[in-house]
Amino acid sequence: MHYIWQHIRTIIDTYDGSLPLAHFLKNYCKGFPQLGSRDRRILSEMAYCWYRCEKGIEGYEVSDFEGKMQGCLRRCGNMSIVGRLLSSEGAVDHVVLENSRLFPFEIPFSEGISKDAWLSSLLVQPSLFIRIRKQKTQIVKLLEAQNIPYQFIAEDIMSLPNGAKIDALLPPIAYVVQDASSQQTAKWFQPEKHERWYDCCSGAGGKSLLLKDLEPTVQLTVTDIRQSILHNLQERIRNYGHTAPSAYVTDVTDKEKLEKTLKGKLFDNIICDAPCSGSGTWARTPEQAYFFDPLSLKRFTDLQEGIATNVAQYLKPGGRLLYITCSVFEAENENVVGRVTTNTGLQLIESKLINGVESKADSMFVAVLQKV
Ligand SMILES: C[S@@+](CC[C@H](N)C(=O)[O-])C[C@H]1O[C@@H](n2cnc3c(N)ncnc32)[C@H](O)[C@@H]1O
Repeated sequence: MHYIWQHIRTIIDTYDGSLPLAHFLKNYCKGFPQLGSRDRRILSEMAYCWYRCEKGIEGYEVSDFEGKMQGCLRRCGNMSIVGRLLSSEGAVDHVVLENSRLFPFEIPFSEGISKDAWLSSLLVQPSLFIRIRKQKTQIVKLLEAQNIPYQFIAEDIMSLPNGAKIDALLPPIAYVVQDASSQQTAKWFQPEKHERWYDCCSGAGGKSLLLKDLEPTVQLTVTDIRQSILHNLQERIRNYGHTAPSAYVTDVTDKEKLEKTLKGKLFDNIICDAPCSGSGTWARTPEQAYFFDPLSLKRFTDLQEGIATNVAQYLKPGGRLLYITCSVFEAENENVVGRVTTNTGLQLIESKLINGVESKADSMFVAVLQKV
């Protein structure tokens, strides 16, 4: 396995966090076609373990790369993937990991999640979650036939082992892959028939599809700054049997462009699932925690405040703005909500941090603001 150690060394030396780790690893492995699927799995496991644990591992010389990597693998590696590497390369029996060193910044957390619990969650790979749309009994049967363990964490939210091979197994129309906490934001949607809704940062449409599944008759408008993602959203929503929403590429921080797009149209509800640090999802993308620059927070909070303030003008009287982030930081959650209420006169009805730590899910924040 000497070549594996050479490759992982190069990967860690060259990766700088500017691309998602998954993309970087895919591109890297393309350059070495001799690496088989097992090699690629091992390299991926090693890289993810490194970015989860490395900063917290104690008692190694900076230059002892292999020792440190072994410590990371022992602390949070999947033994069925990396076990052989450990036994053949010498064992490290007692690995000391100081969680507080994983994220040494003094950034206040939102109410409803503790920094300690969040730090521990970074060491564990999250589960795969699906939202069951239909054919629940059939889905259960198919999983059981393949001995894939599952757990219901709510009536239609199922947790599966990460990497479970469900694509070719389950009928595509019957389920949606969506994180458990993201699914739980639906509690605050409560759509009425034929209402006008606006999803202002729609991305690939996770929330839009959730809304359409709750109430197919809502008239939905979506915007995003990225053209390609809106195209995916429309196709996705159609594939699930709904009418595609009106979709516009718009930078919603730009008031004039927003007005040109919406032309004074008013909405019953606006979903503002704002761009954010993603700190509530870093257990899936530990490289983001590893390379996090606290100065980047200001860029996000300015963006969040600008977006939520601008779109609030398009609410009907009595209409609600659902401000959502996948961040656990107070700066992006309660503090932005506070400034948006001041800027717009909207009233804060309630807010909640959906803590996903226990269920190995993401953590998200939801605030409901109303135009009185
Ligand atoms: C958190 S993601 C949305 C995820 C999506 N709601 C879902 O559930 O799948 C935030 C989205 O905001 C978009 N965005 C970022 N800046 C924007 C801007 N200035 N105007 C409009 N959209 C923006 C990003 O392209 C991204 O798709």
